[in-house]
Amino acid sequence: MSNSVVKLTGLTRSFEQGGVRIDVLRGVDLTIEPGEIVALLGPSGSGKSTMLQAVGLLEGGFGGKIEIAGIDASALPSDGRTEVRRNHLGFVYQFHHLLPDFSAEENVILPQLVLGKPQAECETRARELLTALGLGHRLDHRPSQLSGGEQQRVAVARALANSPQLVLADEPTGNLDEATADKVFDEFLALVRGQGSAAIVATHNERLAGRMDRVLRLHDGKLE
Ligand SMILES: Nc1ncnc2c1ncn2[C@@H]1O[C@H](COP(=O)(O)OP(=O)(O)OP(=O)(O)O)[C@@H](O)[C@H]1O
Repeated sequence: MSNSVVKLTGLTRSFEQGGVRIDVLRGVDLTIEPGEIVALLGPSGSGKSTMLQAVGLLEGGFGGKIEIAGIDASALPSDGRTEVRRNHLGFVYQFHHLLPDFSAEENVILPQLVLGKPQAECETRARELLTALGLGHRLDHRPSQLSGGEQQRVAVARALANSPQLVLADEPTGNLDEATADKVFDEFLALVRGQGSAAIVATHNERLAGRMDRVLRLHDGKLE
């Protein structure tokens, strides 16, 4: 058994649209080691989000093999995939997807409660992460009472709350102005590195990509 965090073998995905078949992923092979932070670049429509959905076990319809933390997830039924996702993965999207009726702190507590951690421990972890992201004074604010950069920081804290082995980020700062994006991205990288998680970050931004350990490029359905 390998101890890599991600191992993709011959990953394929096609879509039918109006009777026309598009082969988006045409045999992607990839291995990511623990703690490795990888940028995923490629033009619009090249399949970056599709690839993250595969690794995130969010959708079916993929060909090939998807191993996460040594587990052959492509062979698991839906509840087994959910368990792998909860135990090993954290997600950050371009738009924060925070729960609007919950405070910043509660949004970071919830994914920990799902894993059955004691409430007090969840609160301590949420405060520690939010404070590290400069939001110690915003714990009780709801998403609508936060700026775009603050919302995205809460989304980062939520993704890291359970110290996942792998963080999947799809344009995590794509919705922010350049200066804020740079700051939030630096904080994100520092936290991910600090806790030793691996990450795959899909982005159009070559400058951000240059700060990661390795750069992957999707082209014609394969990784260059
Ligand atoms: N559910 C779907 N049904 C049909 N086609 C789809 C579906 N999802 C994605 N596609 C197609 O697959 C291709 C890859 O989409 P994907 O969102 O993965 O690209 P991307 O590289 O993330 O693009 P962007 O940088 O613009 O976000 C696109 O041509 C898209 O139209």
